[in-house]
Amino acid sequence: MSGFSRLSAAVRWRLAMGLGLACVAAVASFGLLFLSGWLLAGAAAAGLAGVGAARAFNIVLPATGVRFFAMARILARYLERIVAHDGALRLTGHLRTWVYARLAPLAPAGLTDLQGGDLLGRFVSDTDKVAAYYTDVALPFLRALVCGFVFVAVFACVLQSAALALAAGLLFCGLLVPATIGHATDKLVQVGAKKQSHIQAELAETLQNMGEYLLLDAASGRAAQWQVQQSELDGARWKLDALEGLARGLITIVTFATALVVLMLATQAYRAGQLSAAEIPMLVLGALAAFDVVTPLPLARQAAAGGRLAAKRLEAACAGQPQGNTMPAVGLPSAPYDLVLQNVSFAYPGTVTSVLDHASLTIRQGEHLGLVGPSGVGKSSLINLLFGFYAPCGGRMMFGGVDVSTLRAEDLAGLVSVAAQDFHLFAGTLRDNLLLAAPDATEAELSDVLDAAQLTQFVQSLPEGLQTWVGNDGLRLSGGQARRLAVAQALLRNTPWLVLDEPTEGLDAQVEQALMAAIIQRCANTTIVCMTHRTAVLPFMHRVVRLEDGRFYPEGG
Ligand SMILES: Nc1ncnc2c1ncn2[C@@H]1O[C@H](COP(=O)(O)OP(=O)(O)OP(=O)(O)O)[C@@H](O)[C@H]1O
Repeated sequence: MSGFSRLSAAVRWRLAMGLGLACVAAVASFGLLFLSGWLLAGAAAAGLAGVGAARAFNIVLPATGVRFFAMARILARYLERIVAHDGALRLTGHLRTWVYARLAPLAPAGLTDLQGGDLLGRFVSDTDKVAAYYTDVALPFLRALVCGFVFVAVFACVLQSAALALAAGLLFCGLLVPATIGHATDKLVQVGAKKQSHIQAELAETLQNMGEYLLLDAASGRAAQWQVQQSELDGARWKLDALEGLARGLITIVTFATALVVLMLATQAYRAGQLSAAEIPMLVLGALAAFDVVTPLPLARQAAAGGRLAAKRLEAACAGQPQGNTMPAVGLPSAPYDLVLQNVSFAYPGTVTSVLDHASLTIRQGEHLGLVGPSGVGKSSLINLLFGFYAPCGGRMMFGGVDVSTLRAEDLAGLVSVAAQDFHLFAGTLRDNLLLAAPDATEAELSDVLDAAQLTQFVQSLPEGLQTWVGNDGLRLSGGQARRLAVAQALLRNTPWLVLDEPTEGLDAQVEQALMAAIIQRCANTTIVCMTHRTAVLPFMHRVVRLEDGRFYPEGG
């Protein structure tokens, strides 16, 4: 994902410093054991051989070295955790912003293939995995490469044959072992990720619709399905763990085998007078310590497979093309804000039934138009087309003299307010939800629109009034109350156009009349398009149009 590497430039120095510190910590760890072997063996030999030998062995140098490496290891590890993880967290932040910026223009049409839970999973855990590629994959492999060279070079300064043995052992564990488990790891990670995203998507849907499952007495069946899916996921994870354990076990065997070979070579060199006795444990302990940098590599290989897969999934999610508004902007709409449809045809992607079939309609600014038609005929789809969420298959759609396909949703949002059927209450207070539409609205304006939406009495009946918490965790509004809140929100925006999708559904006749009268009084000069099945609403409109078989017909004509 090319954009990711550009993004990481902002945190690149942190990542580089993290790598530097990780290498320092690993070298210090190696140095600590390397010198400890020398110090312990030298001190022991000096103790056995008496005072003369004790004087001959310079204990100060290795002792100082041991202290230095011990301190350096602690400090470097501490700083590495801070710097590298800070860098990785910043990377996650950049990545999430990057992904969000690419996903947002695709909504809603470009994201219909993804279930909500799956999309959330991609946005949260896939971005995590991709950003963790640095700490979990790049850092361990690069540290092993850099430190492997350093360790072999240090060994070569003491005993070349031991350096060769160490190099062979490190290459086997650092290259051959991860490469050998690579293919199987990729496959198992793929299987696990597929199951995981399936479970995530289903879990989100189940939790959202828990009530329905209980009403249908399907909750226990659902739980049984979960158990099956979870055990399949556990099976895939177990296999991955077993593979990683096998690779680690192999590395441990090679580590001890290398240490044994180094011991034999060092003993030979001692006998040949090329090494002192104290240097034998130094090399053996050094060899054992050197393998610390390759031991995490099987796990890093697993993280690499997960990270690459996550990057692919993110790429796929972001790769969709926005369905509408793809042409370059040629100007903003200007008054009069008339909407003109000329021979517009439209079918939702992947469907064969035309919602609009060479349909033509003109709605003049200031007009109050009732749009009627059988359920599912395509009335609400007009909003999707107007806002460019979907592009017509043919024909032309102009708003305020500008082709709608050249407008962005945010350009239109300043001119058209929509009280939609599938209105969503965000978790927050009633006031928060209203202010979402007009953040600068005054108290007087809020109470004005609540009045028009026939909600004043309801809000006054709440102990906390507009401060009442609503949304998922708060007070649930009835269908009619929620719809009126949507109307209040739309009214608050004071735009030249107001689109009302079934505004009076679920209301009794008296409230319906009062609501429509208040809207008309307040929006006498506003263009109103009211999609409705309720005939009682139609007398409030200047004109009524019926949508049928993909075309618009004057009602009664
Ligand atoms: N996102 C979508 N993807 C595919 N098909 C869709 C989508 N949204 C709506 N449809 C289909 O398009 C047709 C028109 O739907 P629309 O919601 O516009 O009808 P409507 O006239 O507003 O219905 P109602 O009066 O019941 O609200 C329906 O057959 C519906 O199933």
